Amino acid sequence: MLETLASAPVLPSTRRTLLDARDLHAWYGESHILHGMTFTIPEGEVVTLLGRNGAGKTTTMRSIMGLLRKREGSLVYDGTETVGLPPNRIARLGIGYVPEERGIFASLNVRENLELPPVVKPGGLTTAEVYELFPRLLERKGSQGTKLSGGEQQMLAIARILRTGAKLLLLDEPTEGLAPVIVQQIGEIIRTLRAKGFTVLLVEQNFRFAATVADRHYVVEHGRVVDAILNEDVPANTAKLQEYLGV
Ligand SMILES: Nc1ncnc2c1ncn2[C@@H]1O[C@H](COP(=O)(O)OP(=O)(O)OP(=O)(O)O)[C@@H](O)[C@H]1O
Repeated sequence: MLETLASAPVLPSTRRTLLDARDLHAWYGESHILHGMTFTIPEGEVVTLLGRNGAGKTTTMRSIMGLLRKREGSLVYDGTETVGLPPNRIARLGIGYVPEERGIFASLNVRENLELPPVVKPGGLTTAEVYELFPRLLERKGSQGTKLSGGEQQMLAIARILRTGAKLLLLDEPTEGLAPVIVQQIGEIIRTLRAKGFTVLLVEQNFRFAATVADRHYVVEHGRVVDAILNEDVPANTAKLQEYLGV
C-alpha cells in the first residue's frame, strides 16, 4: 500500500471539473516524488500550485502531460482517465504545456517557432488571432529566437500552445527572472486567456503575483497538496502562505 493523505483539502466550486487529480503518485526512476497529489481544476479557472523549490510542482505538470513513465492514481481530464496514456494522446485531448525553460528554438524566428507545433484539436487560435493577443510578437515576427528578451520568449512560448487547440494550459513559472513591468504584462495575458475561456494551471513561487491572476491556490509540500485557498481568502492567509513558501 502506498502512503496517502487521508483527507485532501477541498474547496467549493460551481463550475464543472476539467481536471481531477486523485491520489497521484509519480516516480523519476526509483525516486518516489509525488505522494498522493489530490486536487481539482474547475473549467475556466486559473489555478496555482504554490510551494517551495523541490516540492513537486513541476513534476505534477510533467505527470499531467504523461512525461513521467511511472505514475499511479488517477488523472481524469474532461472525462478521460489519462494515467496510462502516452504524452501525444494526452496533448491531443487538449492540454498544452509551457515548461520553465520555455523551449524556444534559437535558430528559428518568431513566426517559425509559432507555427512549429501541430494543431492537435480544432478550436485553436489562428496566427492572426495570436498576433492580436500578442502585438509584440507581430513586431518581432522575423526575429530569431536568440534575439528575443526573456519576456518575449515567455510570450512566444505561451502563444505557441494557443494555436494547438489546447484548452488547459500548464504554465511553469512564467514570470521567473522577468522584470516587474513584464511580469505585469504576463499577468494581463493570463487574465485575458481566462476571459477567453481557457483554463490555466500555473506554477508559482510568488503568491503576490499569483493572487493577481488566480481563482484558487493549492499549496504543495513533499509531493502532496497540504492546503487549498480561494483567492479571496489570500489576504487573511498571508502569514500562513509566507510560512509555507519560506519567504
Ligand atoms: N529528472 C529528475 N530525476 C530525479 N529527480 C528529479 C528530477 N527532476 C526533479 N527531481 C526531484 O523531484 C523533486 C521535485 O522536483 P520538482 O521540480 O517537481 O519541484 P518543484 O516544486 O517544481 O520545484 P522547482 O521550483 O525547484 O522546480 C525534487 O526533489 C527534485 O530533486
